[in-house]
Amino acid sequence: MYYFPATAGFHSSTANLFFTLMGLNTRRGTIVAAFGRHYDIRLDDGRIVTGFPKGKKSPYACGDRVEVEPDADGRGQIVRHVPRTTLLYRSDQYRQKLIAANATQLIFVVATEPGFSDELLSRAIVAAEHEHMNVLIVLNKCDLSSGLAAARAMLAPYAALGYEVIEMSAKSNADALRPRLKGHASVLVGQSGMGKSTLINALIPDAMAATREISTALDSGKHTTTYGRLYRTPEGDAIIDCPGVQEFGLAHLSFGEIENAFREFRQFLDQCRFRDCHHAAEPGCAIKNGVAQGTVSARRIELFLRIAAHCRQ
Ligand SMILES: Nc1nc2c(ncn2[C@@H]2O[C@H](COP(=O)(O)OP(=O)(O)OP(=O)(O)O)[C@@H](O)[C@H]2O)c(=O)[nH]1
Ligand SMILES: [Zn+2]
Repeated sequence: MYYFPATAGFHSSTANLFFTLMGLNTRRGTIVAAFGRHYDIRLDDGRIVTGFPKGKKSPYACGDRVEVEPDADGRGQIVRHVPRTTLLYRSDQYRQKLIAANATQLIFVVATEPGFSDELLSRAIVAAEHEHMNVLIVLNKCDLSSGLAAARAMLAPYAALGYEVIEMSAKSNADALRPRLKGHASVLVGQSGMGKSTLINALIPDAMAATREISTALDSGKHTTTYGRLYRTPEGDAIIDCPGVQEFGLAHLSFGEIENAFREFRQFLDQCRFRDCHHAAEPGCAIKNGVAQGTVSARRIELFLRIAAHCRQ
């Protein structure tokens, strides 16, 4: 134990430097807001500090565990990255967009209106399956009955695959989701306008206050939804909200990884006539046979071929 007597004549900055050199200033925390070049980190003692990565890269996502050396002003350098258990991200051929780290569950939010893309849904599921994350689908705005039947029909193939679909109207009540958050670190993904912010506000009573706290720590005063944020439910479970997604590139996944992330394909993968079958026009394709027999959805193989067309080579 190192002890600095108050009379030692050290300036607090000198003491701080000493602590830093000894590694005693290092604190562990979780990234609760990712702003690109800097991050808000909730230290394990509850304080929020603004952390900066070393170098030019921005390699962290909401949910990441890091070690930081905070200074007296609540800022500090991130000095260590604790290994992640999962990383949900999207990518095109040029860059990656990190969505959430250490999440155990993807909650994909769609609504009865405006219309949603089932391709985006399948893409997000592929990314989550690849990370062995649980997947839940929320069908929001069920009070708007005009789009309900069409939305249910679009989700039917996913329900048939065992992905649970939870219907709700987040505007009036989001309690149906509450038990499903228990024991999970969840990440909410969806197109803009599906009601993710409404859902967060229903689940996290002080979400607005938490946002304000983060904004104050940042000194930005902004309350935008353009950044990822990690909240805690009253029960203590983590839930990460991220900006609405328009596209979900999977350029980081190989053909085989995408194949395996279509869970209904797995049972057929060693049954195609050709070992390197692309499930497109080849004869004797077990997955195409599955479509003919009604065990595989025609829409899902269509989406698969579209997604796999841009896979990692
Ligand atoms: N009728 C109805 N409207 C809802 C419901 N949930 C959200 N809305 C409305 O849908 C619109 C979009 O909701 P938001 O919560 O802002 O959606 P978001 O997904 O966070 O959108 P971004 O912030 O753009 O990412 C708002 O006008 C909400 O009031 C619901 O359960 N029923
Ligand atoms: Zn095949």
